[in-house]
Amino acid sequence: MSIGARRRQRAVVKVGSSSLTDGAGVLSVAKMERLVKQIAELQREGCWHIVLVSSGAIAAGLGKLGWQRARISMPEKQAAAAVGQTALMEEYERLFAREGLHVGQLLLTRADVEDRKRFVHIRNTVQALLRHEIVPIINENDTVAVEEIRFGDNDSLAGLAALVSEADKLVLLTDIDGLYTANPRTHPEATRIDEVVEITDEIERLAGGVGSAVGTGGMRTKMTAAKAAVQAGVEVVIASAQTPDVLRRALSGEPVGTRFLPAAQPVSLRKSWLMHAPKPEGALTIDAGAVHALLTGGGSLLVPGIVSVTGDFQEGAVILLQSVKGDPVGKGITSFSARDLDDLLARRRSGEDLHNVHEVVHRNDMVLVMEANAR
Ligand SMILES: Nc1ncnc2c1ncn2[C@@H]1O[C@H](COP(=O)(O)OP(=O)(O)O)[C@@H](O)[C@H]1O
Ligand SMILES: N[C@@H](CCC(=O)OP(=O)(O)O)C(=O)O
Repeated sequence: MSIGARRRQRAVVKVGSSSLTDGAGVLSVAKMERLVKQIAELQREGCWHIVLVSSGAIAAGLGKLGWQRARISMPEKQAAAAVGQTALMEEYERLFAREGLHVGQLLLTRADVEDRKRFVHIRNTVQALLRHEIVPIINENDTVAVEEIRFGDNDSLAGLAALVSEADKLVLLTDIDGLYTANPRTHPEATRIDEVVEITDEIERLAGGVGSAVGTGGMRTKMTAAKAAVQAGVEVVIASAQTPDVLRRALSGEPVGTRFLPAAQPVSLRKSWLMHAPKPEGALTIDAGAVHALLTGGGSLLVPGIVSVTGDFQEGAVILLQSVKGDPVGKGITSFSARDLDDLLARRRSGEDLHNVHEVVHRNDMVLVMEANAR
Protein backbone atom coordinates (compact mmCIF):
# COMPACT_ATOMS: atom_id res chain seq x y z
CA MET A 1 0.00 0.00 0.00
CA SER A 2 1.64 3.28 -0.88
CA ILE A 3 0.33 6.76 -0.32
CA GLY A 4 2.74 8.91 -2.29
CA ALA A 5 6.07 9.62 -0.59
CA ARG A 6 4.35 10.09 2.73
CA ARG A 7 6.47 8.06 5.04
CA ARG A 8 8.89 5.39 6.04
CA GLN A 9 7.81 1.90 5.15
CA ARG A 10 5.61 0.23 7.70
CA ALA A 11 5.53 -3.41 8.74
CA VAL A 12 3.20 -5.27 11.03
CA VAL A 13 5.09 -8.08 12.76
CA LYS A 14 3.04 -10.75 14.49
CA VAL A 15 4.67 -13.12 16.91
CA GLY A 16 2.77 -16.18 18.09
CA SER A 17 2.61 -17.74 21.55
CA SER A 18 4.67 -20.67 20.26
CA SER A 19 7.57 -18.30 19.53
CA LEU A 20 7.50 -16.47 22.85
CA THR A 21 7.40 -19.43 25.20
CA ASP A 22 9.80 -22.17 26.20
CA GLY A 23 9.17 -25.90 26.02
CA ALA A 24 7.06 -25.76 29.20
CA GLY A 25 4.83 -23.03 27.75
CA VAL A 26 6.35 -20.33 30.00
CA LEU A 27 7.15 -16.87 28.62
CA SER A 28 10.76 -16.81 27.40
CA VAL A 29 12.48 -13.48 28.03
CA ALA A 30 15.40 -14.56 25.82
CA LYS A 31 13.03 -15.00 22.85
CA MET A 32 11.38 -11.66 23.52
CA GLU A 33 14.75 -9.98 23.78
CA ARG A 34 15.88 -11.32 20.41
CA LEU A 35 12.74 -9.93 18.78
CA VAL A 36 12.95 -6.57 20.52
CA LYS A 37 16.59 -6.11 19.44
CA GLN A 38 15.68 -6.73 15.81
CA ILE A 39 12.76 -4.31 15.90
CA ALA A 40 14.80 -1.63 17.62
CA GLU A 41 17.62 -1.94 15.12
CA LEU A 42 15.29 -1.62 12.14
CA GLN A 43 13.54 1.31 13.72
CA ARG A 44 16.87 3.07 14.48
CA GLU A 45 18.08 2.65 10.91
CA GLY A 46 15.12 4.74 9.80
CA CYS A 47 13.71 2.67 6.93
CA TRP A 48 10.96 0.88 8.79
CA HIS A 49 8.32 1.57 11.37
CA ILE A 50 7.21 -1.59 13.13
CA VAL A 51 3.82 -2.36 14.65
CA LEU A 52 4.06 -5.45 16.84
CA VAL A 53 1.14 -7.85 17.29
CA SER A 54 2.17 -10.01 20.21
CA SER A 55 0.47 -13.06 21.66
CA GLY A 56 1.66 -14.52 24.93
CA ALA A 57 -0.68 -13.06 27.56
CA ILE A 58 -2.37 -16.36 28.38
CA ALA A 59 0.93 -18.24 28.35
CA ALA A 60 2.53 -15.63 30.62
CA GLY A 61 -0.43 -15.76 33.03
CA LEU A 62 -0.47 -19.53 33.16
CA GLY A 63 3.25 -19.57 33.92
CA LYS A 64 2.88 -16.98 36.67
CA LEU A 65 -0.09 -18.67 38.32
CA GLY A 66 1.15 -22.21 37.82
CA TRP A 67 -2.08 -23.15 36.01
CA GLN A 68 -2.30 -25.71 33.24
CA ARG A 69 -3.97 -24.74 29.99
CA ALA A 70 -5.65 -28.09 29.46
CA ARG A 71 -7.37 -27.98 32.84
CA ILE A 72 -8.94 -24.53 32.89
CA SER A 73 -12.21 -22.99 31.66
CA MET A 74 -12.56 -20.01 29.32
CA PRO A 75 -13.09 -17.49 32.17
CA GLU A 76 -9.95 -18.83 33.80
CA LYS A 77 -8.05 -18.42 30.52
CA GLN A 78 -9.30 -14.83 30.49
CA ALA A 79 -8.15 -14.43 34.08
CA ALA A 80 -4.75 -15.83 33.06
CA ALA A 81 -4.64 -13.26 30.23
CA ALA A 82 -5.46 -10.47 32.72
CA VAL A 83 -2.48 -11.52 34.81
CA GLY A 84 -0.24 -12.32 31.86
CA GLN A 85 -0.87 -9.20 29.76
CA THR A 86 0.65 -6.93 32.40
CA ALA A 87 3.62 -9.26 32.77
CA LEU A 88 4.05 -9.36 28.99
CA MET A 89 3.95 -5.58 28.65
CA GLU A 90 6.20 -5.02 31.64
CA GLU A 91 8.80 -7.20 29.96
CA TYR A 92 8.39 -5.46 26.58
CA GLU A 93 8.59 -2.06 28.24
CA ARG A 94 11.82 -3.01 30.01
CA LEU A 95 13.39 -4.54 26.89
CA PHE A 96 12.43 -1.67 24.56
CA ALA A 97 13.52 0.93 27.15
CA ARG A 98 16.99 -0.60 27.03
CA GLU A 99 16.94 0.19 23.29
CA GLY A 100 15.76 3.74 23.97
CA LEU A 101 12.21 3.15 22.74
CA HIS A 102 8.79 3.67 24.28
CA VAL A 103 5.97 1.21 23.73
CA GLY A 104 2.20 1.74 23.60
CA GLN A 105 -0.37 -0.97 24.29
CA LEU A 106 -3.51 -1.50 22.17
CA LEU A 107 -5.91 -4.19 23.35
CA LEU A 108 -8.56 -4.80 20.71
CA THR A 109 -11.60 -6.97 20.19
CA ARG A 110 -13.20 -7.93 16.90
CA ALA A 111 -16.01 -5.47 17.66
CA ASP A 112 -13.47 -2.61 17.82
CA VAL A 113 -12.19 -3.37 14.35
CA GLU A 114 -15.65 -4.07 12.89
CA ASP A 115 -16.91 -0.65 13.83
CA ARG A 116 -15.82 1.82 11.15
CA LYS A 117 -15.48 4.78 13.55
CA ARG A 118 -13.42 2.82 16.03
CA PHE A 119 -11.31 1.42 13.18
CA VAL A 120 -10.51 4.97 12.12
CA HIS A 121 -9.71 6.00 15.72
CA ILE A 122 -7.38 3.03 16.13
CA ARG A 123 -5.71 3.96 12.83
CA ASN A 124 -5.18 7.52 14.03
CA THR A 125 -3.72 6.32 17.32
CA VAL A 126 -1.31 3.95 15.55
CA GLN A 127 -0.22 6.77 13.26
CA ALA A 128 0.37 9.12 16.20
CA LEU A 129 2.42 6.47 18.03
CA LEU A 130 4.56 5.83 14.96
CA ARG A 131 5.06 9.54 14.33
CA HIS A 132 6.59 9.72 17.80
CA GLU A 133 8.76 6.64 17.31
CA ILE A 134 6.72 4.70 19.87
CA VAL A 135 6.29 0.98 19.13
CA PRO A 136 2.60 0.01 19.16
CA ILE A 137 2.07 -3.44 20.68
CA ILE A 138 -1.29 -4.97 19.86
CA ASN A 139 -2.98 -7.97 21.44
CA GLU A 140 -6.54 -9.15 21.64
CA ASN A 141 -8.39 -7.85 24.68
CA ASP A 142 -8.84 -11.39 25.96
CA THR A 143 -10.58 -10.41 29.19
CA VAL A 144 -13.63 -8.92 27.44
CA ALA A 145 -13.66 -10.96 24.25
CA VAL A 146 -16.43 -13.53 24.59
CA GLU A 147 -16.81 -16.14 21.87
CA GLU A 148 -18.95 -14.07 19.46
CA ILE A 149 -16.54 -11.17 19.32
CA ARG A 150 -13.33 -13.11 19.72
CA PHE A 151 -10.54 -13.39 17.22
CA GLY A 152 -9.18 -16.24 19.39
CA ASP A 153 -6.01 -16.44 17.36
CA ASN A 154 -3.83 -13.43 16.80
CA ASP A 155 -3.31 -14.15 13.09
CA SER A 156 -6.70 -12.77 12.04
CA LEU A 157 -6.09 -9.79 14.30
CA ALA A 158 -2.71 -9.25 12.61
CA GLY A 159 -4.34 -9.28 9.15
CA LEU A 160 -6.68 -6.50 10.23
CA ALA A 161 -3.83 -4.73 12.05
CA ALA A 162 -2.08 -4.56 8.67
CA LEU A 163 -5.13 -2.70 7.32
CA VAL A 164 -5.44 -0.48 10.39
CA SER A 165 -1.73 0.38 10.20
CA GLU A 166 -1.72 0.93 6.43
CA ALA A 167 1.19 -1.47 6.34
CA ASP A 168 3.44 -2.25 3.40
CA LYS A 169 4.36 -5.67 4.75
CA LEU A 170 3.03 -8.20 7.22
CA VAL A 171 5.44 -10.68 8.78
CA LEU A 172 3.93 -13.62 10.65
CA LEU A 173 6.61 -15.10 12.90
CA THR A 174 5.89 -18.59 14.13
CA ASP A 175 7.57 -21.86 15.10
CA ILE A 176 7.99 -23.02 11.50
CA ASP A 177 9.72 -21.36 8.56
CA GLY A 178 6.72 -21.04 6.27
CA LEU A 179 3.79 -22.78 4.64
CA TYR A 180 4.55 -26.38 3.70
CA THR A 181 2.78 -28.69 1.29
CA ALA A 182 1.24 -30.31 4.42
CA ASN A 183 1.68 -29.95 8.18
CA PRO A 184 5.28 -31.20 8.66
CA ARG A 185 4.44 -32.46 12.15
CA THR A 186 2.26 -35.13 10.66
CA HIS A 187 3.81 -35.23 7.15
CA PRO A 188 7.61 -35.19 7.50
CA GLU A 189 7.99 -35.43 3.72
CA ALA A 190 6.28 -32.02 3.23
CA THR A 191 8.31 -29.28 1.55
CA ARG A 192 8.22 -25.52 1.97
CA ILE A 193 6.50 -23.30 -0.56
CA ASP A 194 8.73 -20.29 -1.12
CA GLU A 195 6.34 -18.05 -3.02
CA VAL A 196 2.58 -17.86 -3.34
CA VAL A 197 1.33 -15.72 -6.20
CA GLU A 198 -2.34 -16.24 -5.37
CA ILE A 199 -4.04 -17.75 -2.31
CA THR A 200 -6.21 -20.24 -4.14
CA ASP A 201 -8.49 -22.84 -2.53
CA GLU A 202 -5.75 -25.37 -3.23
CA ILE A 203 -3.23 -23.32 -1.21
CA GLU A 204 -5.74 -22.90 1.62
CA ARG A 205 -6.29 -26.65 1.73
CA LEU A 206 -2.58 -27.20 2.48
CA ALA A 207 -2.87 -25.23 5.69
CA GLY A 208 -3.60 -27.29 8.79
CA GLY A 209 -4.22 -26.58 12.46
CA VAL A 210 -1.98 -25.79 15.41
CA GLY A 211 1.44 -27.26 15.98
CA SER A 212 1.79 -26.96 19.74
CA ALA A 213 -0.19 -26.81 22.95
CA VAL A 214 0.19 -23.02 23.10
CA GLY A 215 -0.63 -22.02 19.50
CA THR A 216 -4.13 -21.17 18.23
CA GLY A 217 -5.34 -21.50 14.66
CA GLY A 218 -2.20 -22.94 13.04
CA MET A 219 -1.60 -22.19 9.35
CA ARG A 220 -5.32 -21.91 8.62
CA THR A 221 -5.71 -18.61 10.43
CA LYS A 222 -2.45 -17.40 8.89
CA MET A 223 -4.07 -17.91 5.47
CA THR A 224 -7.06 -15.81 6.57
CA ALA A 225 -4.69 -13.05 7.63
CA ALA A 226 -2.63 -13.34 4.46
CA LYS A 227 -5.73 -13.12 2.25
CA ALA A 228 -6.95 -9.92 3.87
CA ALA A 229 -3.49 -8.37 3.61
CA VAL A 230 -2.56 -9.30 0.04
CA GLN A 231 -5.93 -8.12 -1.27
CA ALA A 232 -5.12 -4.72 0.21
CA GLY A 233 -1.72 -4.73 -1.52
CA VAL A 234 0.33 -5.80 1.50
CA GLU A 235 3.09 -8.36 0.99
CA VAL A 236 3.02 -11.16 3.56
CA VAL A 237 5.86 -13.36 4.80
CA ILE A 238 5.48 -16.37 7.09
CA ALA A 239 8.81 -17.19 8.71
CA SER A 240 10.31 -18.76 11.79
CA ALA A 241 11.04 -16.52 14.76
CA GLN A 242 14.10 -18.73 15.34
CA THR A 243 15.82 -17.79 12.07
CA PRO A 244 18.69 -15.39 12.82
CA ASP A 245 18.00 -11.78 11.84
CA VAL A 246 14.67 -12.97 10.42
CA LEU A 247 12.92 -9.60 10.37
CA ARG A 248 15.48 -7.73 8.33
CA ARG A 249 15.80 -10.66 5.96
CA ALA A 250 12.05 -11.07 5.54
CA LEU A 251 11.57 -7.36 4.96
CA SER A 252 14.40 -7.11 2.46
CA GLY A 253 13.02 -9.97 0.36
CA GLU A 254 15.43 -12.77 1.31
CA PRO A 255 13.90 -16.24 0.95
CA VAL A 256 13.57 -16.97 4.68
CA GLY A 257 10.03 -18.33 4.54
CA THR A 258 6.90 -18.25 2.41
CA ARG A 259 6.26 -14.98 0.61
CA PHE A 260 2.73 -14.08 -0.51
CA LEU A 261 2.78 -11.53 -3.30
CA PRO A 262 0.47 -8.54 -2.93
CA ALA A 263 -2.45 -8.25 -5.35
CA ALA A 264 -1.47 -6.42 -8.52
CA GLN A 265 -4.75 -4.49 -8.32
CA PRO A 266 -5.28 -3.99 -4.61
CA VAL A 267 -8.61 -2.87 -3.27
CA SER A 268 -8.70 0.31 -1.21
CA LEU A 269 -8.19 0.22 2.53
CA ARG A 270 -11.86 1.06 3.07
CA LYS A 271 -13.00 -1.78 0.82
CA SER A 272 -10.56 -4.22 2.42
CA TRP A 273 -11.98 -3.29 5.78
CA LEU A 274 -15.49 -3.80 4.46
CA MET A 275 -14.58 -7.22 3.06
CA HIS A 276 -12.77 -8.58 6.08
CA ALA A 277 -13.71 -6.76 9.27
CA PRO A 278 -17.46 -6.50 9.84
CA LYS A 279 -19.81 -9.45 10.06
CA PRO A 280 -22.88 -8.68 7.92
CA GLU A 281 -26.02 -7.80 9.91
CA GLY A 282 -28.34 -8.99 7.15
CA ALA A 283 -28.54 -9.79 3.47
CA LEU A 284 -30.10 -8.54 0.26
CA THR A 285 -30.92 -11.09 -2.40
CA ILE A 286 -30.57 -9.47 -5.79
CA ASP A 287 -31.78 -10.61 -9.21
CA ALA A 288 -29.61 -11.74 -12.10
CA GLY A 289 -29.88 -8.35 -13.83
CA ALA A 290 -28.57 -6.57 -10.74
CA VAL A 291 -25.76 -9.10 -10.29
CA HIS A 292 -24.74 -8.53 -13.91
CA ALA A 293 -24.96 -4.73 -13.56
CA LEU A 294 -22.82 -4.72 -10.42
CA LEU A 295 -20.22 -7.11 -11.81
CA THR A 296 -19.88 -5.55 -15.24
CA GLY A 297 -21.21 -2.03 -15.05
CA GLY A 298 -19.64 -0.78 -11.84
CA GLY A 299 -22.98 0.70 -10.79
CA SER A 300 -24.75 1.11 -7.45
CA LEU A 301 -27.50 -1.20 -6.21
CA LEU A 302 -30.99 0.21 -6.81
CA VAL A 303 -34.36 -0.88 -5.40
CA PRO A 304 -35.58 -2.62 -8.61
CA GLY A 305 -32.73 -5.16 -8.41
CA ILE A 306 -33.67 -6.35 -4.92
CA VAL A 307 -35.65 -9.58 -4.57
CA SER A 308 -35.78 -9.94 -0.80
CA VAL A 309 -34.42 -8.65 2.51
CA THR A 310 -33.09 -10.87 5.31
CA GLY A 311 -32.41 -9.69 8.86
CA ASP A 312 -33.33 -6.67 10.91
CA PHE A 313 -30.74 -3.98 10.31
CA GLN A 314 -30.54 -0.22 10.48
CA GLU A 315 -29.46 2.26 7.84
CA GLY A 316 -25.64 2.28 7.70
CA ALA A 317 -25.36 -1.45 8.51
CA VAL A 318 -22.99 -3.74 6.64
CA ILE A 319 -24.97 -6.30 4.67
CA LEU A 320 -24.21 -9.21 2.39
CA LEU A 321 -25.28 -9.07 -1.26
CA GLN A 322 -26.21 -12.48 -2.62
CA SER A 323 -27.62 -13.94 -5.80
CA VAL A 324 -30.97 -15.74 -5.97
CA LYS A 325 -29.01 -19.01 -5.80
CA GLY A 326 -27.43 -17.84 -2.53
CA ASP A 327 -23.94 -17.20 -3.94
CA PRO A 328 -22.17 -14.27 -2.27
CA VAL A 329 -21.79 -11.34 -4.65
CA GLY A 330 -20.26 -8.83 -2.25
CA LYS A 331 -20.72 -6.73 0.86
CA GLY A 332 -21.95 -3.19 1.24
CA ILE A 333 -23.22 -0.47 3.53
CA THR A 334 -26.95 0.03 3.15
CA SER A 335 -28.57 3.46 2.93
CA PHE A 336 -31.90 2.04 4.19
CA SER A 337 -33.01 0.00 7.18
CA ALA A 338 -34.51 -3.46 6.63
CA ARG A 339 -37.96 -2.09 7.51
CA ASP A 340 -37.69 0.78 4.99
CA LEU A 341 -36.54 -1.66 2.32
CA ASP A 342 -39.49 -3.97 3.02
CA ASP A 343 -41.81 -0.95 2.59
CA LEU A 344 -40.10 -0.04 -0.69
CA LEU A 345 -40.41 -3.61 -1.99
CA ALA A 346 -44.14 -3.60 -1.09
CA ARG A 347 -44.62 -0.31 -2.98
CA ARG A 348 -42.83 -1.79 -5.99
CA ARG A 349 -45.06 -4.88 -5.92
CA SER A 350 -48.07 -2.60 -6.06
CA GLY A 351 -46.74 -1.15 -9.30
CA GLU A 352 -44.96 2.02 -8.18
CA ASP A 353 -41.94 3.04 -10.28
CA LEU A 354 -39.01 3.28 -7.83
CA HIS A 355 -36.16 3.92 -10.25
CA ASN A 356 -35.61 7.39 -8.85
CA VAL A 357 -35.24 6.31 -5.24
CA HIS A 358 -31.80 6.87 -3.73
CA GLU A 359 -29.25 4.00 -4.25
CA VAL A 360 -29.64 1.25 -1.67
CA VAL A 361 -25.90 0.52 -1.69
CA HIS A 362 -23.71 3.15 -3.30
CA ARG A 363 -20.83 1.88 -5.48
CA ASN A 364 -18.29 3.46 -3.13
CA ASP A 365 -19.81 1.61 -0.18
CA MET A 366 -19.60 -1.79 -1.83
CA VAL A 367 -16.95 -4.43 -2.37
CA LEU A 368 -17.57 -7.33 -4.73
CA VAL A 369 -16.16 -10.79 -4.13
CA MET A 370 -14.78 -10.63 -7.66
CA GLU A 371 -12.95 -7.35 -6.94
CA ALA A 372 -11.44 -8.68 -3.74
CA ASN A 373 -10.15 -11.76 -5.57
CA ALA A 374 -8.74 -9.83 -8.53
CA ARG A 375 -5.00 -10.00 -9.10
N1 LIG B 1 0.83 -26.68 5.76
C1 LIG B 1 1.47 -26.33 6.88
N2 LIG B 1 2.72 -25.82 6.82
C2 LIG B 1 3.39 -25.46 7.92
N3 LIG B 1 2.88 -25.55 9.18
C3 LIG B 1 1.62 -26.04 9.33
C4 LIG B 1 0.87 -26.43 8.17
N4 LIG B 1 -0.35 -26.85 8.62
C5 LIG B 1 -0.35 -26.71 9.95
N5 LIG B 1 0.84 -26.22 10.40
C6 LIG B 1 1.16 -25.98 11.82
O1 LIG B 1 1.03 -24.60 12.12
C7 LIG B 1 1.85 -24.37 13.28
C8 LIG B 1 2.04 -22.88 13.53
O2 LIG B 1 0.83 -22.26 13.96
P1 LIG B 1 0.46 -22.07 15.51
O3 LIG B 1 0.68 -23.34 16.25
O4 LIG B 1 -0.89 -21.46 15.59
O5 LIG B 1 1.58 -21.07 16.02
P2 LIG B 1 1.55 -19.52 16.44
O6 LIG B 1 1.41 -19.51 17.93
O7 LIG B 1 2.90 -19.03 16.00
O8 LIG B 1 0.43 -18.83 15.74
C9 LIG B 1 3.10 -25.15 12.97
O9 LIG B 1 3.80 -25.51 14.13
C10 LIG B 1 2.59 -26.36 12.18
O10 LIG B 1 2.54 -27.52 12.97
N1 LIG C 1 -4.41 -13.20 22.81
C1 LIG C 1 -3.80 -14.48 23.13
C2 LIG C 1 -3.20 -15.08 21.90
C3 LIG C 1 -3.97 -16.21 21.30
C4 LIG C 1 -3.01 -17.14 20.56
O1 LIG C 1 -2.62 -18.16 21.09
O2 LIG C 1 -2.57 -16.74 19.36
P1 LIG C 1 -1.35 -17.39 18.54
O3 LIG C 1 -0.25 -17.67 19.47
O4 LIG C 1 -0.96 -16.31 17.64
O5 LIG C 1 -1.84 -18.60 17.84
C5 LIG C 1 -2.67 -14.29 24.16
O6 LIG C 1 -2.08 -13.22 24.21
O7 LIG C 1 -2.38 -15.24 24.87
